[in-house]
Amino acid sequence: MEHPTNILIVDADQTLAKALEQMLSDQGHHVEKLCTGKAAFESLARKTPELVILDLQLPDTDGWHVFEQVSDLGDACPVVVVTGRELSEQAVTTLLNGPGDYLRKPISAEELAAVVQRTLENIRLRKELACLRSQKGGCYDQPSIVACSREMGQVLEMVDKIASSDAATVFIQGESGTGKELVARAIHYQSARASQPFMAINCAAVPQTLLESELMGHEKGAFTDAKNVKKGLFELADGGTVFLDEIGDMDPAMQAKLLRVLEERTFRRVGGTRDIKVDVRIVSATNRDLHKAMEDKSFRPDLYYRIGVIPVQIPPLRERRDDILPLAEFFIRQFNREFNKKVRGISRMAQKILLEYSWPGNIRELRNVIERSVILECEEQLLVENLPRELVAQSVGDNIGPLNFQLPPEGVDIEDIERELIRQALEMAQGNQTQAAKLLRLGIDAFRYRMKKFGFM
Ligand SMILES: Nc1ncnc2c1ncn2[C@@H]1O[C@H](COP(=O)(O)OP(=O)(O)OP(=O)(O)O)[C@@H](O)[C@H]1O
Repeated sequence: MEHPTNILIVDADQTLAKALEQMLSDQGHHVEKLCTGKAAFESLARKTPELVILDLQLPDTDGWHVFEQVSDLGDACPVVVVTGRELSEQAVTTLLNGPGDYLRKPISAEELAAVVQRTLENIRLRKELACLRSQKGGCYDQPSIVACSREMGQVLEMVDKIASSDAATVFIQGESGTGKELVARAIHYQSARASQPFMAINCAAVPQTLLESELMGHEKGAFTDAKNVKKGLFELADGGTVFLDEIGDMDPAMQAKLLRVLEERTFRRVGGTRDIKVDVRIVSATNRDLHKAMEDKSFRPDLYYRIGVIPVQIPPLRERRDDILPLAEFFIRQFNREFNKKVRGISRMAQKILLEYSWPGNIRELRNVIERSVILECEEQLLVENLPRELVAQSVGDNIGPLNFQLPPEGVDIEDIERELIRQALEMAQGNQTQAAKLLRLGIDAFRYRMKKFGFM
């Protein structure tokens, strides 16, 4: 289930309502069950549910009054109406024109649950559509692709040019988690193809034996499991964009077939005899070095030259440090909204650690770190102790490591270094001695002993 839905059941028939409540709660939804119009009005005044199941025969109120109040919420709250009464044609039309449904009693809890399921699926699709529309309408400019560094600015300029050119193929290269799929989507949604589908597939995640049928579809009976004709992504995305992620992992036989699609814009479904022509832009991406793959003969040079006509290189996060804090703030805002938190910023020391860390997993890793910190740990501000230990350890390690510390010719007093480390650890841990001791891999007693020795307590 994508996310639990808040459902309000208003029904005087307790047997039906109870059975339905049980079923929906078992599916993980939040259900409130009421049996009078008065209780329904009070509940609606407090909060807006995402779905209402309403019996029109209520003991104290005409159910239509409740219906009218809920319909004022429009598409935001569909109503599934249940009634034992014969309704006028006009009433039925009103019900069917709304975002909900209408059912005549007697009806079993199972039948009702099936209708609720369908309505929930409608809600989900509507939300998805609204989200896609908002993405198309500009969510892919600054607010969604954070790009404050010069390097990402150049990538976005490239995206603009490619989007307006309708070049047939685009090749995006970058380490894992650098935002290749996000850039591919931006190209699609800024292009004239935006109203047509964007279809993505990870070529490494699909067994190679199935990849051909995923991309090109299959005819009925093409293989044992092919019980029906199936369209592949190229057909489904006709007029739009197909994003082939991890193309470097595609096996040679499939590479040859893809080459034909790129050259002739036609293909055959698996088991088919008819050429199918499509108009799709193919954006491919990989985090592998395709030059090396060509040298060891695992990637076809002719395919490489076809897909690589317009290359876009996305630099790793460690090479565009100006993006780190804006991205972290962006994710804090995103997770504040998602988890109803109120984190307002990042402490100075935590910023320093985020800036110094090498981010081998790039933006995906940064996103995960912020998500974890926002959910699990931080209150008002994201502090050093909210960050995973390995991040903090690497930052401290880098500062005192052999690369950054050079013994001066006149030598040093080792106790001065020790004192400085104790001071920095305390600062970084914002005075928390247990955390500070951990940063220096010391037990708390050994740490306190040194604090005393160097006059910190
Ligand atoms: N510039 C950015 N601004 C905002 N979010 C970003 C940015 N770049 C990447 N992200 C987010 O980081 C995550 C990883 O991005 P994405 O999946 O596009 O990376 P990828 O390079 O395609 O990864 P992989 O190689 O593993 O498929 C996603 O949640 C994406 O939304």
